[in-house]
Amino acid sequence: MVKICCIGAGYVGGPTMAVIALKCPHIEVAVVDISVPRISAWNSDQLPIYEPGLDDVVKQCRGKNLFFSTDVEKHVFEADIVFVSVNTPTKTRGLGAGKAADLTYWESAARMIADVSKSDKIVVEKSTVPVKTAEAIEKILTHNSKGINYQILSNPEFLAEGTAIQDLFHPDRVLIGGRETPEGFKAVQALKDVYSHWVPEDRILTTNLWSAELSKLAANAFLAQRISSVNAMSALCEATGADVTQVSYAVGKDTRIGPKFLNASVGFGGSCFQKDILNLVYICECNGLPEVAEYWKQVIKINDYQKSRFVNRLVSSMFNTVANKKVAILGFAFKKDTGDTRETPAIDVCKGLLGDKANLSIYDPQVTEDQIQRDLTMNKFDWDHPLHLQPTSPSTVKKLHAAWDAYQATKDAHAICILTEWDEFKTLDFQRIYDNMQKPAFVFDGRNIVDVNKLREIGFIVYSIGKPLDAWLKDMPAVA
Ligand SMILES: NC(=O)c1ccc[n+]([C@@H]2O[C@H](COP(=O)([O-])OP(=O)(O)OC[C@H]3O[C@@H](n4cnc5c(N)ncnc54)[C@H](O)[C@@H]3O)[C@@H](O)[C@H]2O)c1
Ligand SMILES: O=c1ccn([C@@H]2O[C@H](COP(=O)(O)OP(=O)(O)O[C@H]3O[C@H](CO)[C@@H](O)[C@H](O)[C@H]3O)[C@@H](O)[C@H]2O)c(=O)[nH]1
Repeated sequence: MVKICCIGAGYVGGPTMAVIALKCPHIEVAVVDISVPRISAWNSDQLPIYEPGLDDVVKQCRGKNLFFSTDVEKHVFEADIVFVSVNTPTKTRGLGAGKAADLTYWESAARMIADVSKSDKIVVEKSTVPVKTAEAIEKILTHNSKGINYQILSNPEFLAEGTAIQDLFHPDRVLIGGRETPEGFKAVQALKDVYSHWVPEDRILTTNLWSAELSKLAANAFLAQRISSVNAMSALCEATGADVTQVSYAVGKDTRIGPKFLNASVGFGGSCFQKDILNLVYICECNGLPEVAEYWKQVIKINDYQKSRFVNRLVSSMFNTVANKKVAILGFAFKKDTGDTRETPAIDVCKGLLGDKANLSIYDPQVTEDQIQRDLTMNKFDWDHPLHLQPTSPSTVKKLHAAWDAYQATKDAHAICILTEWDEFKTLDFQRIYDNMQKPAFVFDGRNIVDVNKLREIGFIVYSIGKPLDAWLKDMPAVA
């Protein structure tokens, strides 16, 4: 029986391995992690991450051919194929701080593989890593190889959170990069054999190592660039009276451009886009390509601009102060159908409002108050380290509380900010909400999910990203 071990039981390691176990009942899959609470949660009824359909997949295989364990060394020792899906945070200190990927966890995983292995192994990069990481990993492994043959493959993951299981069941493509040697081709074929149990042959792409590594960074940069492009347009729409939804629909009808990923928003979040673009920028700089680095940096600059523009719009509309006003925040996760808050735009928006002394009442169906407190008190990039290594702040934010539903959050509030596009926010009883709010009552929709005309009829003053401005907002000073 082929044995697979995956180091890192996170958002990627957990779901990808669960799907491999489901689709390949003859393969034994062990997912290992240094975090004891994480592994305990994977072995319980309350999985550590919320992802539609995941429970079902895990329940079907756990204890049969899918195992979660903290015994990292034992499972690596036994495995034929070792996936590495550990954190690759942005460096906060030293060379490349604020941009380069911190490969500490990757390197320690590689050293551990070298220490415990007694048989040949295929080592698969699942984490997103800088181009040429495979070369460094290869050096670590072969330097201590004791006659063991290691083949390194790059197999970046393209799943998006909230749709991870569907993305894994029906991927647009699976990408496998390997050495162009007979041993390299053999290793690529071995991994192809795993995926071909459910992925059509023409969707499994094979490339050299460096193309696979770079394709992952490039794909995220292209995706994020689309959002920054439409968000840049949203600012121009507000200034001119155009409607960004109509503009993006018209633009997306061009089959060369396509309709997906053109929703204007308060900004993109998530653990990947910013980190991976910073990483790309750093690689460009290191390769003497400052113009290319500048080009991609702009994607992040526009994203930061969009978040601060939203806060400025809110504060300036409310007589230039939100001090001691209750502002209801609906949604804290970085997108719907996940409890993940990594780099969520809600962090910057809430920090901006707290900076102006607002009282925040936050409701998100999947995010706890404890998590919100951690996010609002943690230093930038600290979130991307294993849980038990994250520094905890001794302070808490006093001017916020978490509400149990949208109605409690909005009661007596002066304004509502919609920051995540949860479906339940689309069907709220806005008349009831309006009746229980301070007047004038404001709605700032950072996801364009409310029916602007209906809310204006109720009496709300409504701002919706990139939509023609409310007469009230037009009279307020311009914001930047
Ligand atoms: N989250 C996504 O949607 C997504 C999608 C594609 C790629 N990626 C990439 O995949 C990688 C993992 O991302 P994630 O979201 O799953 O991160 P995560 O933080 O959810 O999981 C990483 C896990 O690795 C564990 N770990 C770290 N060092 C370890 C070690 N030496 N031994 C054993 N376990 C160790 C941590 O405890 C943690 O549980 C990153 O490189 C990320 O950029 C993420
Ligand atoms: O039209 C859009 C689409 C997305 N977003 C925002 O962009 C962010 C990222 O969304 P999405 O890409 O759907 O989720 P992620 O889980 O971050 O997935 C991205 O990052 C992963 C990690 O690398 C990749 O594997 C995926 O392919 C890539 O889509 C979220 O804040 C979304 O709200 C928009 O504002 N407008």
